[in-house]
Amino acid sequence: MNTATPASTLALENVSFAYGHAGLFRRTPPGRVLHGVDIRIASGVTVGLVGESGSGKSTIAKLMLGLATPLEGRVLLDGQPLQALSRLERARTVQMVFQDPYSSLNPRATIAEILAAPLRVHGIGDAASRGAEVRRMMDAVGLVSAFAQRYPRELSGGQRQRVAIARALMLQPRIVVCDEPTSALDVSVQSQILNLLLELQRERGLGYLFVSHNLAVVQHLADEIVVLQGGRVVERGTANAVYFRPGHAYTRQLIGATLLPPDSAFAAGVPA
Ligand SMILES: Nc1ncnc2c1ncn2[C@@H]1O[C@H](COP(=O)(O)OP(=O)(O)OP(=O)(O)O)[C@@H](O)[C@H]1O
Repeated sequence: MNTATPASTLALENVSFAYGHAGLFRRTPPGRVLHGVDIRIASGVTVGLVGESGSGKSTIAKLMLGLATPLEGRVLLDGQPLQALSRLERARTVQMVFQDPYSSLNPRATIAEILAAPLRVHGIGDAASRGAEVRRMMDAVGLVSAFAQRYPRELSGGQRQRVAIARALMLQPRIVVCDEPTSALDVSVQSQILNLLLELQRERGLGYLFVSHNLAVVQHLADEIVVLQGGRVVERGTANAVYFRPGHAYTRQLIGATLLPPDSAFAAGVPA
C-alpha cells in the first residue's frame, strides 16, 4: 500500500529567537538563542542538525513543531506560516520522536491506548477504526499485536522506541523531528531503530530533522548537515562534504569529539 504523504517543505527562514520575548513585564531585553537561522526540510530528505548542548537544537525543534514563535523571520509550511494552521493541521504536519522512550510514554496506558491517543484527542474515527489503525501501525514498526495490551514498562528500550515512532506517525505527518532517537538505547538496538526510521522514510516519503550532537551518526543518515554553534549556523552542506571536508573549526572540533570506536554500531555504517 502506498502510504506516502503529500510532498511538503517546512522552512525556517532567517529565524531569530529569544526565550520570553513575548513576556509583558520584561524589563531587560531577553538574550537571543537563535540568530538568523535558515533550515529547509523537504519530504523524503533528512537534514542532520548538530551542535553542542545549548547551541539551540531543541529550540529549532520547538519552532518547527509550532510550540514557539520566532522573534524575527518565519516558519513556513509550503509557503504558509505554520502559526496560521490549526492545531490539528500542525499536528498532521510535524511530529516528534524524543530521545528517551522511557519518559516519553505514559506509564499508565497500554500500548494500544498510547497509539490511539493522537487520533482520539483530535476526534478522528471511532473506537473500531482507531483500533484497526493502531494494529496497522504496530505492524509497520515491527511490533507484534500481543504488545497492544502491555504497558511500556513491559517492553525493552528498543520496543518502546518503536512505540514512540508509531505514535509519531499515527496522524500521518509529513515531517518528523527525531531528537537523538537512539542515544538512550543499547548499541545493539541503535542500528535497528535507525534502519526502521530509514525504511519508514522510504515508504512514506517523510522528511526528517535528525537532531544530534554526534556528527558521525548523522553523517550515516543525513542528506544535508547543518552545524549550529551558539544559535548560529556555522556550516552546512552535503553530509559527506561536511563530515569529510569540514570548513569550520567548530565542525572539526565536533568530529574530533565524536570519533567512534571501531566496535560501535555506526563505525561500519548502518546495516542495510
Ligand atoms: N525554557 C527556556 N527558557 C530560557 N532559556 C532557555 C529555555 N530553553 C533553553 N534555553 C536556553 O536556550 C539556549 C539553547 O537551548 P537549547 O535547549 O535549544 O539547546 P540544545 O542545543 O537543544 O541543547 P541540548 O543538546 O542540551 O538539548 C541555551 O542557552 C538554553 O540555556
